[in-house]
Amino acid sequence: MSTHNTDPRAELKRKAAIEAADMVREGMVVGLGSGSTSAFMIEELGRRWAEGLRFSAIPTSERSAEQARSHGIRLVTFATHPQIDIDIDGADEVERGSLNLIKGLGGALFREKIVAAASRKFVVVVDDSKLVDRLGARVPVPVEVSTFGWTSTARQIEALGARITQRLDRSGNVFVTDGGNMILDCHFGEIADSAKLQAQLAPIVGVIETGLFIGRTSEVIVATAGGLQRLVAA
Ligand SMILES: O=C[C@H](O)[C@H](O)[C@H](O)COP(=O)(O)O
Repeated sequence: MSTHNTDPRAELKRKAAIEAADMVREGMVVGLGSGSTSAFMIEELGRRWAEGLRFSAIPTSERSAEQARSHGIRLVTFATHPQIDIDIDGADEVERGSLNLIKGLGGALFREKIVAAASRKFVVVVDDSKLVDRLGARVPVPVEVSTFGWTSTARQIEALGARITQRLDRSGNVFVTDGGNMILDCHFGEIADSAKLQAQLAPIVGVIETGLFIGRTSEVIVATAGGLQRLVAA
């Protein structure tokens, strides 16, 4: 099924995603991101797979795995492929200059960060609405936490200045990640020092991973109404 549509934002995401998919070469190990932009990228890689391009892929979510499988793309694991050549993923916010990110509004941040950390090149694909001067301007920081003792974990995050909402799914039930954990959406407002915040959140017992991706981005492909831009970290 084609995901082409007439939504102008979706069309921008699709263009950026296709540009990123073009970076995949024969024989590469590829990290497959999650979310609507990554879905366009996987669709494009599926098209290229059908044309004969052969690569191995590690998906960052069950949903991306399912989509890749539906195209026949070869999925592998870290056990046999510990080093990823290129990881292509979306983001919820990209900070101009630093290219630090907030990710995880779709709930896949933990696996996404593991895959990004194991990749030689981490390419982020967004439309220009995701670019911000300071992270936290528009979206909360998703933090994946253990369900056991989560209220205690939440209190410690609140002490860092966050207003917390527990992530729910579309049916109003507690959202459960692919890893069986839950997500706290932590509203900090504009974050002056995202590296410091990451360093404060990471050691809190019960925090599994945060959606702050600091110093990991190799390149961002941004789709604008005027065309594609490529940003590299300053
Ligand atoms: O958990 C979800 C991921 O971090 C997504 O990559 C992120 O939310 C961006 O999603 P989308 O491409 O749908 O805007």
